[in-house]
Amino acid sequence: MDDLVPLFTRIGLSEQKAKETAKNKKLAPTLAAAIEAAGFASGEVPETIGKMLYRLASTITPPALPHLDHLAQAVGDGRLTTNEQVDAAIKFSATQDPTVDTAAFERACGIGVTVSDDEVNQAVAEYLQTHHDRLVKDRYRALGALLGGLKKVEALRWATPAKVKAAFDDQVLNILGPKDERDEIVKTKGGKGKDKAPKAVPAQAKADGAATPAADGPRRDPDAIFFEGELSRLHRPGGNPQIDPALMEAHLKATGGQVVTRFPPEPNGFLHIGHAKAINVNFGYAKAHGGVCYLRYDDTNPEAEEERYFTSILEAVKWLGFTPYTVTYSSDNFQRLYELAVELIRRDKAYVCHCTGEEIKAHRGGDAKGPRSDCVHRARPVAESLAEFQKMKDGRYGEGEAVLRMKMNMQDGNPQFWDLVAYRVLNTPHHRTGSTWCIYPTYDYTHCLCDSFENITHSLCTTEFRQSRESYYWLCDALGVYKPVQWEYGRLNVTNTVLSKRKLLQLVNAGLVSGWDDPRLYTLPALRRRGIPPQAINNFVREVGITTSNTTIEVERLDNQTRAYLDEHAPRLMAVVKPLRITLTNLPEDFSESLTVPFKPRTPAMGEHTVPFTRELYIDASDFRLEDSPDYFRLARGKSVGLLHVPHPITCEDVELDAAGEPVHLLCRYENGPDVPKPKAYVQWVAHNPAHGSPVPIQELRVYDRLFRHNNPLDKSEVPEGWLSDVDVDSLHRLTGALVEVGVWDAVRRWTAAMADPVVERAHVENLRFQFVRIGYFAVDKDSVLPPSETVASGDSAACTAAGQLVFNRIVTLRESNKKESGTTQA
Ligand SMILES: Nc1ncnc2c1ncn2[C@@H]1O[C@H](COP(=O)(O)OP(=O)(O)OP(=O)(O)O)[C@@H](O)[C@H]1O
Ligand SMILES: NC(=O)CC[C@H](N)C(=O)O
Repeated sequence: MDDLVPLFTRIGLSEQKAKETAKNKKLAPTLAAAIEAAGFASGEVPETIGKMLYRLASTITPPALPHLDHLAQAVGDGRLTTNEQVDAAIKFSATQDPTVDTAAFERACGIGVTVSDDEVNQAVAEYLQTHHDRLVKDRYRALGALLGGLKKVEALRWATPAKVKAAFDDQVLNILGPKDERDEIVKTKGGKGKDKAPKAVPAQAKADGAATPAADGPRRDPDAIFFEGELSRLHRPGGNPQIDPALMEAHLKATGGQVVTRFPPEPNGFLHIGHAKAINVNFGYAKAHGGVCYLRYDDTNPEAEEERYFTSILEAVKWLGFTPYTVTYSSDNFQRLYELAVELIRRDKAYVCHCTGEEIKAHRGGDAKGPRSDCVHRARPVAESLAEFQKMKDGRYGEGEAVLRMKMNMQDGNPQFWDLVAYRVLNTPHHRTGSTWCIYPTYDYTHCLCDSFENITHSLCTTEFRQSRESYYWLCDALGVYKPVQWEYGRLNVTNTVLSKRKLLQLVNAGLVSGWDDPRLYTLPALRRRGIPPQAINNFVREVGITTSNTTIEVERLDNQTRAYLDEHAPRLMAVVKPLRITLTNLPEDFSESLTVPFKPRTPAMGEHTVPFTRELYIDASDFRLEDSPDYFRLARGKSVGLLHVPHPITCEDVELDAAGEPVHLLCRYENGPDVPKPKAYVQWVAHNPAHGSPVPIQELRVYDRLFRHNNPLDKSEVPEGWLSDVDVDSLHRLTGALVEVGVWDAVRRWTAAMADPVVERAHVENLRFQFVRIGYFAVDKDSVLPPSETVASGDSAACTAAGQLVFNRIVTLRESNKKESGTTQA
């Protein structure tokens, strides 16, 4: 039968499958006969015909065999085109005499029946309506069974299966939205995927999808997270169903098929580390897909908005390294939103309601309050609502006397989907529109419409908006405008802090922190001021991953990302926190040697600087002990230690004490003779010789512990006295008297030279970050005074020291320390 293989490959079977089929004693002759009867003994066979002939030959039953030729002809001339039709034809023929009643045959197989797209959509909609409860309850897990059931729908019997499937998928997406964590497949012990609700992710648990930390293992593509998990299953532009296909056409024309997202903060406070996630999600998803992201100020609440928040938000977004496609304001759309509200009333989908807030709540029903109930205003005539809305706009109602409500739903149990308020009266001037309006649109009314105006493809927000999906989609459809898809991800929190604006304000007002940018806080301005590099924040957010679980991540993970970044990028300098003077007695008074030291070992690109080595110098007091012990390898009377970058060690010969018995001056010998053993330890130091570059005094070294003592200050079981009681009032240590090597000015010079406008860029001193060797990572605080640009550029270190005043923030310790230990151990 091998000679049949070429015939079988011609109908589209693979070589392998054709060989297997040729060996099948029953199937091979039937298929060969069918191909011949269909008129394809030679020549090309169209793909669908090939498939149907195979279906026919492989499923035909003995009673229908006498009709094989006739059936094959019906396939060959394109009358039988689907599996459903071939199956029906076989079934019908099995009951017939050799002579066939053609009309009856065609009726039985749906030949000549066409089902339009509208009919398909309609039938699928009716089917899903009947199974709505099951679909909503079991969500994507129900799809297999529902799709199976769809086959039995008579109206769809002769429809093209691909069209039915497409309509089904679209409508399901419309009802359920994209998959989320409720649809996750949880692996069971046996390793087999099983559908079940996901377990809550415990606080501090490593979130799913966490990337390899930057510090260990090969680095992953930081954008990989946008193509994994649920994000990988989000629709492509054009794939989100609309009530009218023309809306999608217009949308695609406007966007060119690009992904469009938006980051929509309310300008009522400073952004925090959680927003860094939102920024990464929105800007990052768009960028990874070659799309664009808007920064949209969601400014519909004039009471809470202030200019400084607008400015700070844009700065923070840019600081994190993202560029908004355009900066927009919800308020840009106030007129358009108003006109659409009038249209909504005209469509009898909104009404003016005069109930009090209490009454509205009572009508909402729920739990103990009983079922929802309509208020008297719901049924008022359209004309009356139009007139009343006009009165609202004209300022003829006071606050609370009238609201516009959307006729959404008074049956459902979804607390975010009922007759939501669209407009309220507010006699507050708006930051941008002044007193033009005395009615303002609500979030529920504004957000989806602004998304629609901006042609957003993916409206990405946090999970507390999950239940708002229905109202979001309802409003777009009710007004017949383009409808984006909303998808939610989990909020990000970190341990040992609070993020809510209200709580931060309490801390500021109580004087427990110096302001919104106090470096102990986790607002973006605070993190920036502290010197945390934006790259470390982005790496942290991406390492944690983007899932739908709300996560509280150990703040140590941010510290680790900060260290990993600074280890690579921060120039290294020597500094001493508590200077202890040393005289190298065997060197001449005016001894000075210039040592050339790289800013980072084995990294020539970071440059080098000059370190003067002189007879007088300082080490850190913590590197000397009056009482020696065999396991102590730094300096003590009679002991030697190495000075970093200096060729030979020093040995302590004598110690001068102050009145309190504390060492104030060490007399040491520079061991530059032959055969001196290598020291067991090296310490940092700074030279002290006015003629050759004095060390630079640090006005203040600010060392921070965690502001909150407990991981979860808001958790009453951890902090029964309440979160405010958890504040460590002793978490800021201001150290004075520290010294840094004069090379700090070389670093400042390199930094300012790299700035487009050094004077302006002084504002960004937090970018001046250093590793103080053996102490920690430090950034210049904005309270510093930098010398004038010309002085810095002149290279005159003494003049710089005279003109500047340096204040440093400790960004992070060098290593992860035991949490219980005081964070000051390394500085
Ligand atoms: N902790 C968080 N983690 C992730 N995303 C967040 C977090 N907080 C806010 N967002 C998201 O950032 C976007 C803009 O936030 P907006 O300032 O309007 O939120 P918010 O909920 O008022 O924030 P908060 O009250 O915490 O300051 C929204 O999409 C919001 O969902
Ligand atoms: N959908 C959203 O992203 C919500 C943004 C809105 N500004 C809020 O947090 O209230």
